[in-house]
Amino acid sequence: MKERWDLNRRAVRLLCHLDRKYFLCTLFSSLTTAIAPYIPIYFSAKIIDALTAGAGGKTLALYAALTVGLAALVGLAGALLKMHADVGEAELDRLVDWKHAEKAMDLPYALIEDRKTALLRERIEMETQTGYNVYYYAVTAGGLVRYAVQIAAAVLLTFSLFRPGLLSAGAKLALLAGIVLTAVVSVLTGRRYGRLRSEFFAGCVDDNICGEKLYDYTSNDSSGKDIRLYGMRAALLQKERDFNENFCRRERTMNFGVAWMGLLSNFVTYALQFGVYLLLIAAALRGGLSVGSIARYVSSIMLLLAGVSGLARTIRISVTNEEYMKRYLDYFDIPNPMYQGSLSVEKRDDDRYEVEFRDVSFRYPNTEAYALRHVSMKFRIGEKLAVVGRNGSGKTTFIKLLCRLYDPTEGEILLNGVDIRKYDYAEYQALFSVVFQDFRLFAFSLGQNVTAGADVDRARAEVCLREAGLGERLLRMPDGLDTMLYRDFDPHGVVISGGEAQKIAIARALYKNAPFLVLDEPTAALDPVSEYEVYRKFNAISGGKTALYISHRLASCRFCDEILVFSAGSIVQHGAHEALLQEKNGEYARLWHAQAQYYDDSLQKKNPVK
Ligand SMILES: Nc1ncnc2c1ncn2[C@@H]1O[C@H](COP(=O)(O)OP(=O)(O)OP(=O)(O)O)[C@@H](O)[C@H]1O
Repeated sequence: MKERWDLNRRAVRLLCHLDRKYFLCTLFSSLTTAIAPYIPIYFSAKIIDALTAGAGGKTLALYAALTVGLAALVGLAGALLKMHADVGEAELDRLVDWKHAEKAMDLPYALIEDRKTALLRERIEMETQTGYNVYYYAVTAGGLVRYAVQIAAAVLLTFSLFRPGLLSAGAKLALLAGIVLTAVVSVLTGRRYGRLRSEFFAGCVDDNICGEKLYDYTSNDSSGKDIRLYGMRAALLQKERDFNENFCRRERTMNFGVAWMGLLSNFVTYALQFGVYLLLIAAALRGGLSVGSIARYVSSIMLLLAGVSGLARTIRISVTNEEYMKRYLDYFDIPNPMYQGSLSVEKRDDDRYEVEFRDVSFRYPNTEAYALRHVSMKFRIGEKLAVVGRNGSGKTTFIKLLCRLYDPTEGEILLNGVDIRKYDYAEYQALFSVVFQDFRLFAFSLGQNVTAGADVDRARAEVCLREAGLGERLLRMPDGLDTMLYRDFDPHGVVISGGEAQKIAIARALYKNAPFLVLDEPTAALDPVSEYEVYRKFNAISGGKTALYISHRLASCRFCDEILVFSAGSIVQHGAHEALLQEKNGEYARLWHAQAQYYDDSLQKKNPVK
């Protein structure tokens, strides 16, 4: 109970923190909705009774004016409040989306690909789209006020019916039983409804993620090429059909259940209405009721029943929303252990940092196989290091651990003799400029892509672009650094080639000007001249920085001081190019000769490629 109290208190506090005005507008708008129907009920009865009593035109006109005037006043206030509440709700929606985006970027990187986290996030998003949200607390509060007022007003208008002599004791009991029955049916149908929805979301969330991925495949331009050229249309449509079938089957089950619930509560409502009519007709036949009061009692009893049902339903839905809110807060409470360190990274003018991997092993989350095994090495500071090895040997994983996208499963990584987990995360990551193989540019301006932010130091951005080999292309950009890349946000954006994108990514790394420069296959998409230029300028580009360079083009490793050779997750050799070549049976010599023969005609003739 305490847990539920704490949860709800926190959610309401969160809502008030997000938008207090919305909360109040929703509350008072519900109040006007509750009051509005009683104005005509009350005054219509007065008018009918005045008419039957032969009252004068003045009295009747006064009643009519009061009916219309009060209804208009309450209606106008309600409309204004509702308008503010609707605007507030739309703004809250945006704010919640914004919070989701912020949270997604604050999650530990390892959790981005974690299935459990993805399912939790997807479920929250699905439920949010169907109406559950933090602002449901305001709707609930509004609902409680509305139905409480509705019930109170209906009780006031109905109370006189319980005067002695109007209804028999049995009739009074039957009326009370009807009210209790309405509440019970509403609670039961509401609970069933909540369970049906919960089962639906739990069963569909997985398919929904797959469906979204599939939609992305079918509509994005890079997969579009493969789909067309490899005739993958049928296979993708089949998958889409499978996901849709499951989704529709579950939706059908839920909707059938909901329809049955609706039918049951309608049946009970109509049966009760019929009972109310019978009771009142009996009372009227006994002669104790005026014509006006019959109309008033019928309407107010109906509103009383609707109020009881609405109150029970609101309480029930608020319980389902509470379950949603628990998931929501659980997601937003996921801690980021990466942020635990608080040590400041020593600022060194000479950029002389020392990194050591000490018996590091690593498994990706939720996998059995080790991607790295007992890796121990020290950087020779300020030097150029090449990392080579066959596909899947652990090179990129090594870099990801180095810049702390993941923490080692075993062993430790030290910066200047201190475990990197002890450092402030942002400060530690500021030490690295990395261009990953699967780097990503964004549909922002060229300048923003280079500076990775809103503030663009234009002169420095241009220097970095020229150093990365994009100088000539920059001159042809229609708006220079302000040219928008891609067409996602701007129909006039410039679509750049893969090699040009890689150069911009290199320029971004140079602009960051961090002490460690890490390039993972930096020239894979470059033409031979650009590739040559990157190698030629590599020393100048990296300056006094510690540079790590992953490449499958072994000729490019020659200019590095030290080469690390990875095989099956371990460093099997390290040393300078010439020394490594001397180890005839070593992995490096094997990789080198396998590649060299494609460039050497004499080797090709001796050992033709089959
Ligand atoms: N996100 C991940 N989740 C699970 N396993 C992964 C993940 N990324 C890589 N692996 C696995 O870790 C191993 C090492 O991958 P890594 O990307 O480090 O290799 P690599 O040497 O950089 O390969 P390549 O030369 O092809 O780029 C591979 O077996 C790969 O399947």
